[in-house]
Amino acid sequence: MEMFSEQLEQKEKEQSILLELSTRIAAARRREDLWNVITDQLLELFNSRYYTICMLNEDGATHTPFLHSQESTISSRTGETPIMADLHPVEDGVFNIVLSAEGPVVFELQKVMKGNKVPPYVYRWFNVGVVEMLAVRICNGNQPKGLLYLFTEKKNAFVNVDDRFVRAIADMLGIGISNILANETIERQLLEIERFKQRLENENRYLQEEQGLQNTFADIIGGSAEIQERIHILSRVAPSESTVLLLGETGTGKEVFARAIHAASPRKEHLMIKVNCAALPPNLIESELFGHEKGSFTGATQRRIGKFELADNSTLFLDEIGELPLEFQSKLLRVLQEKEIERIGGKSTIKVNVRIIAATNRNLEEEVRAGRFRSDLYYRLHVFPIAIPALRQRKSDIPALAAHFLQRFAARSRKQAPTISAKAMESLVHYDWPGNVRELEHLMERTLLLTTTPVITKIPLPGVPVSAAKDTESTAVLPLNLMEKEYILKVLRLCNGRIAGPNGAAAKLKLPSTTLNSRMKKLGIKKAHYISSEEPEMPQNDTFIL
Ligand SMILES: Nc1ncnc2c1ncn2[C@@H]1O[C@H](COP(=O)(O)OP(=O)(O)OP(=O)(O)O)[C@@H](O)[C@H]1O
Repeated sequence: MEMFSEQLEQKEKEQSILLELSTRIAAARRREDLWNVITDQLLELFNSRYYTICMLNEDGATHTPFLHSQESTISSRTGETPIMADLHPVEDGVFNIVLSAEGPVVFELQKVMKGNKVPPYVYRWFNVGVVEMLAVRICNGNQPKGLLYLFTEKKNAFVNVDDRFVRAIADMLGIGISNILANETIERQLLEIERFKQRLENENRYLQEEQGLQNTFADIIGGSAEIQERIHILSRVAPSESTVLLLGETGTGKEVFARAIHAASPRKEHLMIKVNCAALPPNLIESELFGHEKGSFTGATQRRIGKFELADNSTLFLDEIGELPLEFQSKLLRVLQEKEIERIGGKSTIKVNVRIIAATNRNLEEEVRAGRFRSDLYYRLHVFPIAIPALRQRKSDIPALAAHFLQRFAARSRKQAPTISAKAMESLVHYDWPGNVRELEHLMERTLLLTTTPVITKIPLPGVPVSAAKDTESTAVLPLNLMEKEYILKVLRLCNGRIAGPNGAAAKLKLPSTTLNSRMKKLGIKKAHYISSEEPEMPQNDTFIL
């Protein structure tokens, strides 16, 4: 009778412990929560000093410690820690035995040490004074997932341990551990979402900047016949699906035209995507254009959507296409032909509907001849080539462009835009503009910063015969040949570019036209320097030069 009531008391005690443990284990969200439960209650409950929980790895052949006693609390006689964070084989003569046993298994370490297969961790626990070890499998559902090991420095410490009680606790641990693992996965995913959010914000910023850059044919400044004719023909090509190849020196406005073509196309609701082929390191071009899957190469920590995919149903502007490395040109050609891409490391192809506008300041025909550009890609892009003339070939656009930029920059700093004196404007018109409209744009920005008066009388043109720009009182001295060049140019412009004949420059200068011609050659004066409507110096064959 007394024994029965003792048993009952023991049962009730166990049940209340189980209840308390199950509440604490169920509430554990992180490893440290579980660690606290085990260290506060479990060790004492089973007369143990240390513990380890080892979980099976996905490969099913190895196991790894998941949680264990704090290493600093383990008094090691050898200086070695028994906890090893690395992989251990399942078939180590201990783990596999316990994993297939339903109940707990108690090992005397002395005996295990005498066996022919001693797992290194048993050896190490033995070395810190552990005498016995109890191990029980931890299941999730009915699936064995790992083991709980309890270690003691006393003999027969586990004699009175009730198998069912240990199993019940191991089952609870199974639930607690799967909660913790799920929570860790969620935390990892939240971190990943945070990183994605960051990337999306960056991309969004890029897209907003791009949106700010949208412009139409109406925004293109230029009343010259050269620009008006190009606007006319490109606005007819824009609604089609045709590939357009924009040719022209740097800064002539190729991108401005590309954006206007896109804005006049049925794809205008989507953003035009731009890729500057010259700005990309050769090893990143493929990933930038076609994207990559996570882990497809070192550093590919996230999946990346390429510019081709971003430009689906829109326009892809391939700027500086002449700079594309030869090795990559064939890949681009294949994509243009097949209209499908494959992300690096991807297993399937993705159909894309992209209209291509390409631009280059190189002479692509020459590049093809020199073997630097594939002829098949050249012909693929050469569907509708059009040359944007250099600024010196349409000097009549300079006043309007200069005023436009002054107004834009003045508005930005909430200033009244100054005007440009006739003399200063003359200096602008005379200048050669190797950097074209971009150079004019930057010069106007600089000039505005230096200007405090409502009229600009001086413009800081770079290293140029500044005769027209400088004050009449200026004492600056020009080399004679430059002075001569400027003067001849002035007369040529006065004569509308005519050299010979009664109204030609030679007659005005009282020189035979042959002499004037040879002087001009010597001074490097070209027709483009004094005639504003000169044809562009671009590949002329079948380019649509108007
Ligand atoms: N006709 C124009 N009207 C107004 N702004 C222009 C015009 N042409 C060019 N610009 C401006 O000049 C600058 C250079 O133009 P853009 O970038 O289009 O030249 P690009 O030919 O594409 O140059 P690159 O070959 O160096 O890429 C830009 O800031 C652009 O806004």
